[in-house]
Amino acid sequence: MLLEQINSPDQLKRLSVEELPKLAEEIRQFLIESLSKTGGHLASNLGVVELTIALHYLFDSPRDKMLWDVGHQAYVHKILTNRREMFPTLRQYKGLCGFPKMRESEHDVWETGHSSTSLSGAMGMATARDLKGEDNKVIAIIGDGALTGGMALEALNHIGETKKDLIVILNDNEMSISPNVGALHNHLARLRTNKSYNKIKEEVEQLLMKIPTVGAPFAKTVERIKDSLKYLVVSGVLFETLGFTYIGPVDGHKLDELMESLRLAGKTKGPVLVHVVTKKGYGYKPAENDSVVYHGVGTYKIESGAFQKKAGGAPAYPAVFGDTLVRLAANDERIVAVTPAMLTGSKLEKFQAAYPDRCFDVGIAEQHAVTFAAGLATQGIKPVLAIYSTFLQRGYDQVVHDVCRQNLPVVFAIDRAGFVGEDGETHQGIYDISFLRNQPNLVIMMPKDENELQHMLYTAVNHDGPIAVRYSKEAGVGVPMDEEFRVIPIGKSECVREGNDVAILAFGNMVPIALAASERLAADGIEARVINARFAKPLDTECLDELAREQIPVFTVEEACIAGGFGSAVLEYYAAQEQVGMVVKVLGVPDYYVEHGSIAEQRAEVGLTPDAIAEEVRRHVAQKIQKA
Ligand SMILES: Cc1ncc(C[n+]2csc(CCOP(=O)(O)OP(=O)(O)O)c2C)c(N)n1
Ligand SMILES: CC(=O)[C@@H](O)[C@H](O)COP(=O)(O)O
Ligand SMILES: [Mg+2]
Repeated sequence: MLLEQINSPDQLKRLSVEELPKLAEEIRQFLIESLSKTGGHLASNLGVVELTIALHYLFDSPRDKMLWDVGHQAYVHKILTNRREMFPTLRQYKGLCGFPKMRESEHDVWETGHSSTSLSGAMGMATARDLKGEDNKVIAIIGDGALTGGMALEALNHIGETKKDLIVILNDNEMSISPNVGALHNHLARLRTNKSYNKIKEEVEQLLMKIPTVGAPFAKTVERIKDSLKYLVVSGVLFETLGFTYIGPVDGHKLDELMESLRLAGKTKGPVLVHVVTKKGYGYKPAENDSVVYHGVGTYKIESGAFQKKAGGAPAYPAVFGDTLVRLAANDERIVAVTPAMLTGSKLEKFQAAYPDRCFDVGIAEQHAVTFAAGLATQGIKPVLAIYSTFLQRGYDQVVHDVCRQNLPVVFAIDRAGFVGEDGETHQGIYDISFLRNQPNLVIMMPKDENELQHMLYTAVNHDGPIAVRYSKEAGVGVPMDEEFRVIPIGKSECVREGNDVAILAFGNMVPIALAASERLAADGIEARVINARFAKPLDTECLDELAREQIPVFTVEEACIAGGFGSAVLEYYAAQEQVGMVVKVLGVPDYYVEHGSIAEQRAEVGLTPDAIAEEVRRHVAQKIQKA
C-alpha cells in the first residue's frame, strides 16, 4: 500500500510519477470506505483525487499557498497532509473538521466553508508576497459552482488587471450541488469542448517549427493568428479577455495531462487559469450516477451505495416547507420560489416539478437572489426566497438596501436556522435574528412545531411587507397537521404552559426544550409559565407588560447568538419601559464560534438543554430565596 507511506507532501514527492495512479486508486478507495462510516462530502472529493495529488507533487505546500474554495473538497488535501488517521472522526465533535482548518495543519492556509472566497484570499496573499519581495506560488482551487459567486467575479476582475503571478485551478465538473446553472456555465461548456482549438494550435506550432530558420521568427506572427483563431474557434474566451493565460481544458483524471498543464502554469508569468475538467463522484458508480445525492452523504453500504435508513418520525422542517409551498402556490399564482443553488437542500424539488416556470435557481449568488426577489416583488409577484440562514449573510446589504428599505413583500424562508451540526462554525444559522432585527418593516418569526410552520408560511405569503420565517433542519415535533391554513396574528405569542413562579419565553424550536425544562422544574415545585414567543420582531409587548405587572422573572431561550437576538430585544423593551426591577436572563449562544459536532452536542456545549435551562432557573430561585 503506497498510501500508508504517505503522510506529507515530501513523502509524496518521493514516489515516481508512474506510482501516482496507484496512489490515486488507494486514496479513492480510502475515501469510499471511510466516508461510508462517517458520512461527509463524498462526490466532490472523489472528483479531485488526481488534481490534489498533482498539486502537492509539483508545488511546495505550505510555502506555496493552496486555497480550497468552499473547502468541502479538501479531504484529499488533508489525507496528504498527515491527517489520514483522523478520518474516523470526520465532522464529529472535537474531531477532524470537514473544511480547511488552520489549527489542524500548516498546510491549511485559508479556512473556507462558504463559497467563492478563494480568489480574493489568493489575491491578498499574492499581493502580500510581492510587497514582501517573496516568490512563493499562490494557488486557488475553485469549482464551477463557486465561480458563479459574485465575490469570485470581483476577484477575477481585480486579479486580471494587476497581472499578479497567481494560479487559479478551475475544477469544472459541470455541477454545483445540483447541475450548475448560468451563462458562465454555458461558456465553460464551450471551452470544455474546444479540443479542436488546442489541436489546431499544436499542429500549427509543430508545422512552423519544422520550417528551418524562417520557422521560429514566423511563429511570432502566427502567434497572433493563433489568438484570433482562438477567438474564432472558442467564442468569448472570457478568461483571456480578463487578463488570464488560459490553459485547458485538461482532463482532471489523467495525471500526465494534469502534471504537464500544472508545470506550464507554474512557469507562466502573471495570472493563469487552468481549466480542469473532472467528474463529480469519479470512481464510485453510485456517486457518479447521482452526484446530487452523493454531494453530502450520511453513512452508506459500500457495495450498493444505499444509505442507512433513518427512523420514521416527524417530517423535517425543510420538507414541510417544500410541501407547504407547493400547496400555497396552487391557490396563489403570484408565488414563485428563488434559491441560490440550494434547490435540493431547501426541498424545492416538488415545487420545481409542479411549477418549473416559477422556480428560479440563480446559482451560488445570494446577493443577486435577494435583489432579484426584490425586483419580482415590485411587480406584484410574491417571491419566496428559500435560503439557509448562514448563506443569507452573503446577501445582507441587499436585504437592507433593496428589500426592507423599500418595504417590499419578499418572504425569506430561512432554513437551517439554529445549530446545523456537522458543518460546524462556518454554517451555524445563529446570526440572522441579530442581523435582521435592526431592519425596520421586517417581521421575524419562528414556529414551535411543523404545524405552526405551515401556518406561518401561509401568513407570510399573505403579508404585505418583508417577512422572515425561520426553521431548523431537524425533524419536527410530531404534531398533527391542520387541514386548513390559518393566519398567525403578527406579533402575538401564545402561552403553552401556565405557571407563576417564572416565565420561560422560548423562540421557535426551543419551545419543546423549554416545556421539558418546565417539567423538571415542576418536580422541584417551581411552576414555570412557558410562552411560545413566535416573533422576535415585532415583540408581543402586551405579554411582556403582563409579566412586568406580575413581576415574574423572565428567562428567554433561543438557538441563536445572544448578542442582538430575541432575548436582547426583550431586554431593550424592558429597559425602554424603565422596568428596572424586571429580572431577565437571556439563554442562547455565547460570544464564540461553535464548532462541528452533532446538534445535541452543540446545544449541550452552550446550555440549551432541558437540564441546563432548569438548572439556570433553580439557580435564580435559590439566589432569590437567599436574598429574601
Ligand atoms: C456562499 C455559499 N453558498 C452556498 C453554499 C453551499 N454549497 C456548498 S458546495 C456548493 C456547490 C459548489 O459547487 P462547486 O464549486 O462546483 O464544487 P463541487 O462540489 O462541484 O466540487 C454549494 C452551493 C456555500 N458553501 N457557500
Ligand atoms: C459545503 C456546503 O456548504 C453544503 O454542502 C452544505 O454542507 C449543505 O448543508 P446541508 O447538508 O445541511 O444541506
Ligand atoms: Mg462543480
